[in-house]
Amino acid sequence: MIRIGFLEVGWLDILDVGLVALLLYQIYNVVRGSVASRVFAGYLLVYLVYLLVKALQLHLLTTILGYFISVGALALIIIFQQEIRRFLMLIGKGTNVMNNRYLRKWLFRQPIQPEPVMSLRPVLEACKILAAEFAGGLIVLRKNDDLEKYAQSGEAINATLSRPLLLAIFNQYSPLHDGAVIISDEKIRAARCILPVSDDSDLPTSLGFRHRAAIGMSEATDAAVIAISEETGRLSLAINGQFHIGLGIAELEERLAVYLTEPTQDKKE
Ligand SMILES: Nc1ncnc2c1ncn2[C@@H]1O[C@H](COP(=O)(O)OP(=O)(O)OP(=O)(O)O)[C@@H](O)[C@H]1O
Repeated sequence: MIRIGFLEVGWLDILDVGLVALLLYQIYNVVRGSVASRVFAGYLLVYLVYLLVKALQLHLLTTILGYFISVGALALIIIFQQEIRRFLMLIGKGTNVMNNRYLRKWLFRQPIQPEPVMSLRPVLEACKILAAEFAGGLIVLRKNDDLEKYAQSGEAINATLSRPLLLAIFNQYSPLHDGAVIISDEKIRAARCILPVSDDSDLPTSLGFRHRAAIGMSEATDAAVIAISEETGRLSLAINGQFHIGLGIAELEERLAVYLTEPTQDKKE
């Protein structure tokens, strides 16, 4: 127990204040830069005024602000839908036990299998050709998270992964070239898939929907997503919400090989 003037501060109080500070910091990180951050600041200000008038025992104003705050809490949930979803997804992703193979082994008594190393050769060769031809493409490489929901938004393929098949899919005359291809366990699971688009307002406005979809998918799952720009022929890679633009084939290969074989980690905001 520590005494500061008339205040008695216990270890639990310090823990409590620390946790609230951490929570506020995480909320700030999620809403930073968005219009919602201004709404949040406004709401916080009204709440502080409410606490002040309550302490000063201004009953009428306290009652009015009290109503405003309780209705405002509901309004905040509606206004912050996207941010709350992102925040919960962040927590859900970080605590997904199924992503941890050591925990899986301990829980289900399974022997630790070496992480499957997908042969990246067909993907890299196809990317190289698509980039050189300014053909455009969006390729999702599954790591641990289940991508079934996204695969079902497109056409099921379930064929062995190969460079000619990838090139055929992304050929501009192919009916499957729009949308994303999902690759899992050396198989092309589906093509023409619709991916979630990132609503991160910090992204450069020059990035179109293909690139935003790559980032959005990497925010929602632990998949690695390659975007090949039709406009510039640039290769980009999205991993855990981080976007690497304009990679060469060697760097793309290295980043993919490292990421797909390392154990899943929490996403960095
Ligand atoms: N949410 C999405 N899911 C899957 N594919 C998408 C999605 N949004 C866009 N695409 C694909 O990206 C293509 C190009 O979209 P857009 O021109 O907006 O992207 P871009 O980022 O500017 O890419 P590019 O540099 O290739 O033009 C679309 O025709 C579509 O095939």
